[in-house]
Amino acid sequence: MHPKALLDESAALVEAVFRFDHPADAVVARHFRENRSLGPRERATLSDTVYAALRERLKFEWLARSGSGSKWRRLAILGFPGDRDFLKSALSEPEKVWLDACAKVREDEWLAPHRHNLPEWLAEALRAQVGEGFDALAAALLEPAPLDLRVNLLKTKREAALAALREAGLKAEATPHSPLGIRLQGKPTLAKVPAFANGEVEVQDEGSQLLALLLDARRGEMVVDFCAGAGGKTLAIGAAMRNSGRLYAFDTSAHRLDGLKPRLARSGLSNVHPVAIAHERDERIKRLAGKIDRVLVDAPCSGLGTLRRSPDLKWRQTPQTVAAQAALQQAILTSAARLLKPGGRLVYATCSLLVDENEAVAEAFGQAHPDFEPEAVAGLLQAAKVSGAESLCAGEGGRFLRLWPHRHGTDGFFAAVWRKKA
Ligand SMILES: C[S@@+](CC[C@H](N)C(=O)[O-])C[C@H]1O[C@@H](n2cnc3c(N)ncnc32)[C@H](O)[C@@H]1O
Repeated sequence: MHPKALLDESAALVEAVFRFDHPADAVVARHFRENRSLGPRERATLSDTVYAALRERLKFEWLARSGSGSKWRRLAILGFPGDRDFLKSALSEPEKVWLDACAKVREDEWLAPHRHNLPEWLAEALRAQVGEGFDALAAALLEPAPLDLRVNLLKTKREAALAALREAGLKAEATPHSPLGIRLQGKPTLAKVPAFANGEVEVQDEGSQLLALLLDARRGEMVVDFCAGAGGKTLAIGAAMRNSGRLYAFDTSAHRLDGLKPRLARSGLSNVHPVAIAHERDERIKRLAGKIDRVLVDAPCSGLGTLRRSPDLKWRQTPQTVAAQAALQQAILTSAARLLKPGGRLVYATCSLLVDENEAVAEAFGQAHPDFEPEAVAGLLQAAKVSGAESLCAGEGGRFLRLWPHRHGTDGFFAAVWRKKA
């Protein structure tokens, strides 16, 4: 595609995404579906431009106060990746002059919001938690996430999977904490890589792998993944159960559960039972009350721990949406807890960084449920052979899992664990 046409299309896509009425990945995917002739390089340019504009919105908007053309075009120019000569061949003379002037703005001229690119309410909430670590956290949230894989122990071992991936020409290393994790360099397309196509490895962030390890589901047990979505954690739990017992994958979104099907087929699992529920108090859940060994509540949340992948969330969430999520999290956790049999394990997890969705929900649940005994996450991770377990935890005695992108290189995750008293 001619550079001018590609820049025009990038500007139109930036405008569509900045309406914030749908998730950015859905808007971009729809654009690609409606424009099937776009090649892989053009798709990469369009999506890199949009994601750069979302990540560095405050800085780009500040720069875009000067210049000419529509605001969306200016944001697209600032976010356009790759070769500057290619970009410049799409620009007018005044635009070239403006772009050069933008490149000359010195670091010390930026105000704090232009560096951290977070809405003020969120910056404040994070500063209150990490103090001096705030700049490092903000910088980490602006980086793209690495591509992590989980080894499917039903089919292979980590060393063999590493060898198979390297054989396929990929740069692969073991992840530092999860005993099942592999980190790839770059963003290779996996569809044709044999180890992926035949289910030996599955895409899953290292932090997300740790949540499944915390549940520690065993052979022959009855287990519920209460908010299973497209089953990232379901697959890990099913493999830990060695494809035995019964694993219910609940979710209120039948559409998301549909995404689990092709992954299940690759994984070789046959112990998973996806169930679309109407809400957390669904009749079908009541029938299982008191019968389940382990329940994972990977609750719907603001997703603010995943800003490396979904930077639009920082502009789509507000203190009001967070408060609504926290109320729903409490309701789901309370309902899910009814499933457990005496001695059973309950894991509550989010991919949020905010206390309101994490410690506050866990503490309120604990106070209202004296029949649930808190279990320290640090000891459970050690038992699951997770390296550096204590460094991944917070709270007294390593009570909570607290993963941070700037400290652990994972998405932001939280988890709390309880044992239902006998
Ligand atoms: C964080 S996502 C789950 C991600 C998934 N566990 C994974 O590893 O890929 C939260 C999920 O909760 C689901 N959800 C929302 N409200 C729910 C409810 N009341 N009961 C059960 N699931 C719910 C959403 O549809 C969403 O798929």
